[in-house]
Amino acid sequence: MTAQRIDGKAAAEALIGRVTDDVARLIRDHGVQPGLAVVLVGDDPASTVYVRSKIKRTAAAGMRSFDHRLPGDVSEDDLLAIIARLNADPQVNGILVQLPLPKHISADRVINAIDPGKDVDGLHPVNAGRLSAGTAKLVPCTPRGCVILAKGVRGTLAGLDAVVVGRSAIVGKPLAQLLLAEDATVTIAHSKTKDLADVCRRADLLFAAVGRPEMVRGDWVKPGATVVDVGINRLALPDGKSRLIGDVAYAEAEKVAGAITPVPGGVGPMTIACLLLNTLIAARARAGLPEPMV
Ligand SMILES: Nc1nc(=O)c2c([nH]1)NC[C@@H]1CN(c3ccc(C(=O)N[C@@H](CCC(=O)O)C(=O)O)cc3)C=[N+]21
Repeated sequence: MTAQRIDGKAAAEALIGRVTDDVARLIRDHGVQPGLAVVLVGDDPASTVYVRSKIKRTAAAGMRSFDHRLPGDVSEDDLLAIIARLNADPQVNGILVQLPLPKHISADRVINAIDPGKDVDGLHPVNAGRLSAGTAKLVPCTPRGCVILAKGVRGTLAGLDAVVVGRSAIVGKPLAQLLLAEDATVTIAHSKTKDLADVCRRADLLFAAVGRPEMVRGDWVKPGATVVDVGINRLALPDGKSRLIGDVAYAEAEKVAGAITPVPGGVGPMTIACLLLNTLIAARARAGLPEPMV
């Protein structure tokens, strides 16, 4: 038996469709057009591609898009000054600073400078704290996308054994919090975890977010498990082109899993859809309106 291939692209299109409808209602009934500012420092080719795609999607959903491209040697003070302007701009509801930042800039200081109400990445300590308190509005986009995909397959996650491999602030930790809020039994595993393969084999829901190509092998997967691959590793090919591969050895895992996300076409598209959702949530909150019913 071959696992169901989870279509993240289709799920993202569906979510973006619902967000787009709600944006149109917001403009029509309240005269509010959500706006997203994306800040890119430097000219890393992969980051440039993602940022371009985010800007295109934002506009297609009926939102305003503000594009700030800064040279790789911009000073931290200049970047902080731009954040301060975006914080004060009423047309800007969401601010995303593309990570990673160059070494001479403290990502911590930059994230701390973003108005928590505009922090559509959900990385500000206030939003991270709210997530752990169970009162979050803006939660990190990739984890939110992972949970939506898992619920799409399983319906409820209550009582399921979830294993998250990876403990980053942007994926692993917030993902564990979201799964806990769904009443899953959550384990966070990482590079120092003993008997990692055995831990993974206990998972009804296995999330791989380590950034190591094909680290999770087929025999780490419990038969019938739902596998969500967060890894996006760009592998250079001899012909100068590149190929994206995940953190899961897909060809092996699909023989064992019940359902599995591909790379590309899995979690990646959901990340962008959730960014638009967060921008909508921020704009509605700013206007004193309840959360969208998307
Ligand atoms: N502050 C911040 N927030 C982020 O959310 C953030 C970031 N920084 N830095 C970089 C990573 C990466 N990221 C992706 C989003 C979508 C795809 C995506 O749509 N990928 C497509 C393929 C795209 C391709 O072919 O290159 C897919 O998986 O199907 C990938 C990667 C967001 N990130």
